[in-house]
Amino acid sequence: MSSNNVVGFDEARRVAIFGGTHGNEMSGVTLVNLWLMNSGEIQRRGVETKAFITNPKAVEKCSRYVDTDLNRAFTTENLSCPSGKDLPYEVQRAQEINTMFGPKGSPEAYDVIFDLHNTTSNMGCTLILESSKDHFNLQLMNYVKKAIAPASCPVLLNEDPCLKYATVRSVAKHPVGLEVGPQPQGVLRSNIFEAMRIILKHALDFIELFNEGVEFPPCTVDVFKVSERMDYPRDDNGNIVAMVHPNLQDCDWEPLTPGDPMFQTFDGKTLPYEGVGSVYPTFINEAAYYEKQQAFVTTRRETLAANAIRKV
Ligand SMILES: CC(=O)N[C@@H](CC(=O)O)C(=O)O
Ligand SMILES: [Zn+2]
Repeated sequence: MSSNNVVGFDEARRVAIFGGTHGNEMSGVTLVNLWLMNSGEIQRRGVETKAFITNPKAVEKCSRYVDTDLNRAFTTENLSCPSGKDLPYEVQRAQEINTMFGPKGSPEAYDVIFDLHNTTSNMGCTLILESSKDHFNLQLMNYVKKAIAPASCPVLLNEDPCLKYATVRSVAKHPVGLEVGPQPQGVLRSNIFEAMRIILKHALDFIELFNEGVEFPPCTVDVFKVSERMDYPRDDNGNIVAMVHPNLQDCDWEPLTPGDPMFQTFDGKTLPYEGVGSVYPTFINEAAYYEKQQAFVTTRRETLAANAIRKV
């Protein structure tokens, strides 16, 4: 009856799991290295899953990147410019990855790419969605959320063209970011490692079921949509003059209402949030974002509707 509204997708036969996009985010680096040695855990009937270290030089140095952030490098300019040894390492790497797993935006591209990240902020397990119109990914994320309940797994929607960036995973037809924290850079924490592993297990189970022909009924997915990047307060020389306020630190996904403490200056003054309406901050005090002039991002809650899906 409702089958008129079922959206058909091709089988997701080619799937990749990326780790080491940032070389100091150890859960993804370690899981992918494990799966490169023994891929039994990530294989499913009717799916070919490839584990892959995207930035081996950064992993070697245990740094976020060597020349430039690989997870910002997948722009059309970078991917189409003439290749050469004089290009920044990550731009060369982006071109190689685009050839292996893309080309980005083409029918030959991989079906699904999971890209594994860690954050120093207290975000828990977060799935990152790049398009509210990707009904395959909405269904996948709904499945994962249900599968891990009562544990929670918020979905961060990053689709505003002014705020989004050219990610490694954007090479795939269905890009899925997985961000798990808190975990310091260069450190492995068992709870974070296991949480990431379990999310991937369920996501791969979903793909297996989908490829077997299971129809997933319409559903809704609550998401947190990125709305604004918040910088630290700075002096005229650009130096930071305040820290994340203790009341905000570690309170990712909790409402921040006008008047609530946001920053604390070095001489102890509280600077309140002065925006309009409640927002849900996340990536609070992420170490890698100091260089990006970002103390946290604000998000707003939305409920997205996903159509029924089935393989064609
Ligand atoms: C802490 C960190 O690296 N976060 C990721 C988020 C993402 O994958 O979209 C990044 O900024 O690239
Ligand atoms: Zn990262």
